[in-house]
Amino acid sequence: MIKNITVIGSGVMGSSIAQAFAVNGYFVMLNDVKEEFLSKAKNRIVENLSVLVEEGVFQEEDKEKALSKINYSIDLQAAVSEADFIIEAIPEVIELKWELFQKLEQMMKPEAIVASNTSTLLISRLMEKTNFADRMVITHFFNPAHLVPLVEIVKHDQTKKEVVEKTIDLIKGIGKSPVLLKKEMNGFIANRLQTALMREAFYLLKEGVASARDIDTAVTSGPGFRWAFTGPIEIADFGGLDTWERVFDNVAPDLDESKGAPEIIRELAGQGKLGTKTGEGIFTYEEIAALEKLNNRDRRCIQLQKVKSKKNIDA
Ligand SMILES: NC(=O)c1ccc[n+]([C@@H]2O[C@H](COP(=O)([O-])OP(=O)(O)OC[C@H]3O[C@@H](n4cnc5c(N)ncnc54)[C@H](O)[C@@H]3O)[C@@H](O)[C@H]2O)c1
Repeated sequence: MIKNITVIGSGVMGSSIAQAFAVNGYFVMLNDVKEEFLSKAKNRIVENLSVLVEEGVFQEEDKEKALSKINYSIDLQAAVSEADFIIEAIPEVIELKWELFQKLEQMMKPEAIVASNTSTLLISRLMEKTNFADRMVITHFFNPAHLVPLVEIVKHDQTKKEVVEKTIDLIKGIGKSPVLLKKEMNGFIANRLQTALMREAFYLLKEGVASARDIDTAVTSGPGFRWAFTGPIEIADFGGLDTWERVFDNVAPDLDESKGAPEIIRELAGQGKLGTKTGEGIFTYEEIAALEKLNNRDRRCIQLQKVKSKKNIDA
């Protein structure tokens, strides 16, 4: 039975994943390499929970209860020794992940399940330097992980069936929507779809077809408005397959086919303009406005979640 969760890496994803488990009653150990990163994570979790209280999802006492479930440690051995399920959310650098897995192999309980939150690395590659592929999975949460329901699950050829089943049950148990990939695929499902759309969005921006704001509105007020309830495959059925046959034949030959990051992203990233975290990216953000924007994004996700669960539309 899975009771103790350890999350390694307390950044954007790790802190949010830790919170998602804690609000569902799990004991969580959050680990990072420096105390200051852990206190930053704690502040982020308090802020996230406060928004949930403001939105009426939780009472103040639920917030305190969730906070009391999370322990913080920079001692990896202490953080993983009792863990039933370990999720790593350290940076997307294969050498760092390999080094961590080699340490875990020596430190964790023999029956502990290990999950990676990698967004782009193949599980076969992750397991090249260690011998616990039989109890390894990828659980790819989406940002903000405490709010977005999707968790993509990828198994290794050697992952035991019961490990996959336990992982799916665990993820469902914290109110998430797991999707199991039938085979390894770079970018999994959701990031492939998202990247395909973003490639085209940045192409339209480069071509001067519309402003950045208008391109975003064309998504949030158009297809994105219904995507929370109807996926692209069913949308083809709804629109009529004869219509979509023509749309594909007419539009697909003109779509962007570039194989790397859009120039503007590379250029701005090279200048240290990374978006909300530095105050400037494609758009500019005042410090307060960036925090407020993040909280607003969370509030809207909470409201959408309320609509989705009330109507049981996905059932
Ligand atoms: N940010 C996203 O939107 C997103 C979404 C889905 C998946 N992911 C994936 O999740 C993982 C984490 O991404 P993030 O955005 O949270 O990164 P982040 O940079 O915000 O956080 C990473 C944290 O890991 C810590 N860390 C580094 N090495 C460590 C070690 N050896 N032991 C313990 N802690 C260590 C860092 O100090 C940092 O606090 C990556 O694999 C990323 O690809 C990110």
